[in-house]
Amino acid sequence: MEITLKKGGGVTCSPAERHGSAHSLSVYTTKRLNETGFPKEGEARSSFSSPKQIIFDVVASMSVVGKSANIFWQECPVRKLDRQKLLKQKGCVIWITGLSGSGKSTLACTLDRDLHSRGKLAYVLDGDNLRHGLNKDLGFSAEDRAENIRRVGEVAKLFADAGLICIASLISPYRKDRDSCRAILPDLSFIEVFMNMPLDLCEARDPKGLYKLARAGKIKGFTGIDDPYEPPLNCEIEIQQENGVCPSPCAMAGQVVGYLEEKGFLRE
Ligand SMILES: Nc1ncnc2c1ncn2[C@@H]1O[C@H](COP(=O)(O)OS(=O)(=O)O)[C@@H](OP(=O)(O)O)[C@H]1O
Ligand SMILES: Nc1ncnc2c1ncn2[C@@H]1O[C@H](COP(=O)(O)OP(=O)(O)O)[C@@H](O)[C@H]1O
Repeated sequence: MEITLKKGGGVTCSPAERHGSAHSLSVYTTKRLNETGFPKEGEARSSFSSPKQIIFDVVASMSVVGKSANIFWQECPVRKLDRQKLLKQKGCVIWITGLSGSGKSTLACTLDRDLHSRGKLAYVLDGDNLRHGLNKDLGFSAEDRAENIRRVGEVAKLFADAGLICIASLISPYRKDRDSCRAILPDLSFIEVFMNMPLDLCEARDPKGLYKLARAGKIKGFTGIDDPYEPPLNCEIEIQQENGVCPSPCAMAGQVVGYLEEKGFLRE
């Protein structure tokens, strides 16, 4: 383990160390550190021995994350496994991506109802809805969409950790942003569902009249018209037309439920 005390009191250590056993030491307080003395600025150690070890362990449990210095990871006694046992299911994120009008919300709601009727706890995070609150400070530039996806990914991660089947339904047009969400979730618990519907079908549906406005130049940067959509390269589930016909909402939800059953997410 190597830790370095930074100017201003922050401490650097690797993410593995931050999320490792050092966390359990966060019960030690800064007061205790003050009593015993901080290591000197710039001081780095590769191994520690008593009596200073405990001090360095405490310091190692402090992190600099983004703009926050001197923060700790607080472990709680009830774990994800305990919650999953209670709920008789496994927490995961079903990430539905696709063009506006491709059927994301329809699938999310149908799937939610289907799981509910099976006694499974799910919750829908809808892009449009989240932009009414959590993400109301964001627009549709590439940077704002990236921040939108990042925040929803973090919320979805919390829901999955709570043991829920979290259904996130967002255009999420950039592969890199979706992959970043995948990267923060435990292996296999990020299930990417691609609504692979042709643009002309989505545009013909146009339930909100947005494509019409985009074509008329009244909405700038509309996905699929004058803004990019990057389809997934390796998604877990792809929903597409068969012989030019879109599967029914129940059939789309059935495809996802089949996957969840097969992979064991619907049992503890
Ligand atoms: N410029 C532009 N491009 C795409 N979509 C737009 C735009 N402006 C507004 N809307 C409406 O916002 C909904 C998409 O929000 P998301 O949060 O899912 O978008 S993103 O993931 O950040 O790209 C989207 O909802 P859906 O139609 O359900 O996809 C639209 O209702
Ligand atoms: N499988 C389907 N079969 C027929 N119509 C559908 C299907 N899925 C969605 N639709 C219709 O297409 C339109 C767009 O669906 P929606 O779920 O709102 O898309 P998105 O959330 O991707 O914008 C809606 O009018 C919806 O009723």
